[in-house]
Amino acid sequence: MTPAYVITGFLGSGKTTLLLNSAKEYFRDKKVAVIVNEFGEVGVDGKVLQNAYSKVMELPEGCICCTLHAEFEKGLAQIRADYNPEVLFVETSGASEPFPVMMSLQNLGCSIEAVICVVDSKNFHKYRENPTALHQIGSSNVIVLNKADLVDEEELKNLEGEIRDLWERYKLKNLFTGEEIFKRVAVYRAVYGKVPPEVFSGSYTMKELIDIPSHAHELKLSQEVLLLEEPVNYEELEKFINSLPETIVRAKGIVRLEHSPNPVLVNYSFGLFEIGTEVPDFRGRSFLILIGEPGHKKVELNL
Ligand SMILES: Nc1nc2c(ncn2[C@@H]2O[C@H](COP(=O)(O)OP(=O)(O)OP(=O)(O)O)[C@@H](O)[C@H]2O)c(=O)[nH]1
Repeated sequence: MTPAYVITGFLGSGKTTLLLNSAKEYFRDKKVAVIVNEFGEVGVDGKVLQNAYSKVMELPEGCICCTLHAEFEKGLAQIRADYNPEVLFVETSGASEPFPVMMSLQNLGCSIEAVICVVDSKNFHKYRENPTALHQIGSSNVIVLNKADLVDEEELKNLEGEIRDLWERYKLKNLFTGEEIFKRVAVYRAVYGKVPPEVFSGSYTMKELIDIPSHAHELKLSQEVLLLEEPVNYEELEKFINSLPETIVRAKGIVRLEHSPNPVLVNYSFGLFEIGTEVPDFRGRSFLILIGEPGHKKVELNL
C-alpha cells in the first residue's frame, strides 16, 4: 500500500506552501510523488512544486471531485506504475471536496495517512459560509490554522473553537450506520505551512472507508486568464493587483518582472499581495489567473 496524504483547504489558504515548507523536509529521503489539481485551466502550483519535487503530476482544469474523477484515477495508477513512490501527496483544488479523492485513493490501494485541511486564519471569516469550505473541514482529521502570523492569540483561540464546532457539525459519517469516519480531529497552528513532524508520522492513518456520503458540491466560481506584456513593472503590477474588485478572491500567476532574472510566482488572496519564489524553468508568456465570484465584472488589464 502506498501511504498517501490528502491536502485540502480553501483557495489561497496555504496548501502549496505547506507542501513546500513541511512535507518536503520530512520526506527528504523518500521517493515522493505529488498530484496537484488546480482550479482553472492553467496550472501554477504544479510549476512551483516541480522546483521542489521530482515527480509532480498536474491535473488542471475542472474539479478533482467532479469532472476529473476518472482522470485522477488513471493518473494515480500511472504514477504508481511508472514511479512507484514511497509517499504520495494529493493537493486538491481549493474549490473541491476531498472525499471522492479519498475513495479513489483507497480503491487503488493507497492508505490514507491523514487528510489535512489548511485554514486561512486571517481570512476564514470571509469564507466561513461557503459550503465547500465547511465540507473540507468536516472531511479532515488534521486541521492546520495557517497564517497564524497574521492574527493574535485571542483570535486564534476563538478560531480554533469555531473550527472544532464546525468539524463536529460537518464531520463525515457513514450514511447507513451514522458512525463517524474520523473519531477525532487534531488542530495545529502554523506559519507558512510549517507543521510538526507528527502530522506525517502515521498517527492519523484512516481506517477503511465503507460507504460514500452524498457529495454536496455547491461552490461555483469563475476564472479569467490574463496574458501580460513583459517584463512587467513591479509597482504597476502591485497597483493593478491592489485595485482588483472585491469579487476577485484569488489571483495567481507566473510573471517576468523588470530587473528580475527569473519569472516569479505572484500570489494574491483576500487582499494580500505577495511575490513568491522564482520559477526559473518557466518558458511561456507571463500570465495571471483571476478567480472570483460567478459573473464577476471583467477586469481590464492596464499594465
Ligand atoms: N503571512 C502568511 N502568508 C502565507 C502563509 N502561508 C501561505 N501564505 C501566502 O498565502 C498565499 C497563498 O498560498 P498558497 O500556498 O499558494 O495557497 P494554496 O492553498 O495552495 O492556494 P490555491 O492552490 O490557489 O488554493 C501565498 O502568497 C503564500 O505565500 C502564512 O502562514 N503566513
